[in-house]
Amino acid sequence: MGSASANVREICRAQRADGPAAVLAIGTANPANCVLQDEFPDFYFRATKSDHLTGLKEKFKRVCQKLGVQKRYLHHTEELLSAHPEFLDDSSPSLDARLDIACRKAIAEWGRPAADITHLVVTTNSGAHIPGVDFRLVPLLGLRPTVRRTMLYLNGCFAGAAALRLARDLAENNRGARVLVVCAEVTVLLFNGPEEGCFQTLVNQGLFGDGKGAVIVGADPVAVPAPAERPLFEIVSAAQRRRPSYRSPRASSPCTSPGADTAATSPLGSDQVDAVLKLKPEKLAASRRVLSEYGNMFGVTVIFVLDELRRRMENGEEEGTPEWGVMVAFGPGLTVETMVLHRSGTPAEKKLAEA
Ligand SMILES: CC(C)(COP(=O)(O)OP(=O)(O)OC[C@H]1O[C@@H](n2cnc3c(N)ncnc32)[C@H](O)[C@@H]1OP(=O)(O)O)[C@@H](O)C(=O)NCCC(=O)NCCSC(=O)CC(=O)O
Repeated sequence: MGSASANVREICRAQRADGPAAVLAIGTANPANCVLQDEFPDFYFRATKSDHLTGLKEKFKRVCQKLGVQKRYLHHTEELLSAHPEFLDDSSPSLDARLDIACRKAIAEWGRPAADITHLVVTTNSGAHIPGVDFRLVPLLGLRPTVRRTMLYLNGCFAGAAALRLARDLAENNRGARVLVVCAEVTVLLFNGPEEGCFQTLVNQGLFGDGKGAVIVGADPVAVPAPAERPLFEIVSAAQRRRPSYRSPRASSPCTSPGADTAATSPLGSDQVDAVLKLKPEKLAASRRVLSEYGNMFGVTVIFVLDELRRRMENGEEEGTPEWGVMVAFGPGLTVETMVLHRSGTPAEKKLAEA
């Protein structure tokens, strides 16, 4: 009996990876329709036939200026909204997200066939379907029919961090696993007209943007067959905490952030993290840039921030990409996801590899 249980332990141990899970590739995508924040109030009040609410429109303009966003990408154009007035109706059915571009970019960067993906984790807040987006992605991307799928719906702004946490657990507990994490947001579901007394609607309309992000996570990167896998960020630890006593004074602030010591993508979140930790400006620079260029894309945002950090690393902007970082994502509940990341390929590691 003793030796049988020892065997089981050995079998289980052999199924686990040796090293930490790491982000091996990143892909991002946005719709073509770019909206400048300065022009958005006119579009929004015109498209929702609310131009008569002049006071509210002026207030919205002031709020838009304070959200830290300069532009965003939105699936819904004025033409689309006039052709489909049902989008302004809360009860209309949800839209399917177009995800393939971001996934294909991540898979191309990874350099291996899509059929080598063993697990698929998909998150979205843009509606729920049975079977889900994960099911449709399998033939769309050429994944194996045996790929093990997990769908995370309606996790709000912490969805991306939760998906990465899950991917890390999958990668470290299944030797050779390669997990494709896909986050997709299409915010047209949130699109509704302004109302006096409903401040949250103004924040939602001024803050959120559409985007898709994909990441491949795996442990024990391999060099053969070529191309060699290239870990970008090792996932050193991951945690989730529920804060039932928390009540946001104004709006719940999704903060997302990776790579640089700490970061956040909502203005309120960034500022609060800054105020408490008294960070140097470069620590939140990648997060603030993503917020400014794309708005808050719910769970997708963390993937864009990782991509921005990677871009800074590749451009030799060492200041904005320290060796260790913390990703923080706030979402409904209040729920806080945190992840400690280690940047791979630091100058010291490169020297060691070359020696
Ligand atoms: C809304 C803000 C930009 C306001 O900025 P400031 O506080 O610096 O500016 P301010 O005080 O001058 O406010 C600007 C105008 O908004 C009004 N205002 C502010 N808060 C208000 C409230 N709660 N109710 C009604 N009005 C309010 C002010 O009176 C002022 O109006 P006037 O100009 O007329 O005097 C900020 O609070 C902010 O960034 N909030 C974060 C929002 C956010 O990130 N939410 C995350 C949602 S994501 C999420 O929730 C998803 C998830 O969890 O999964």
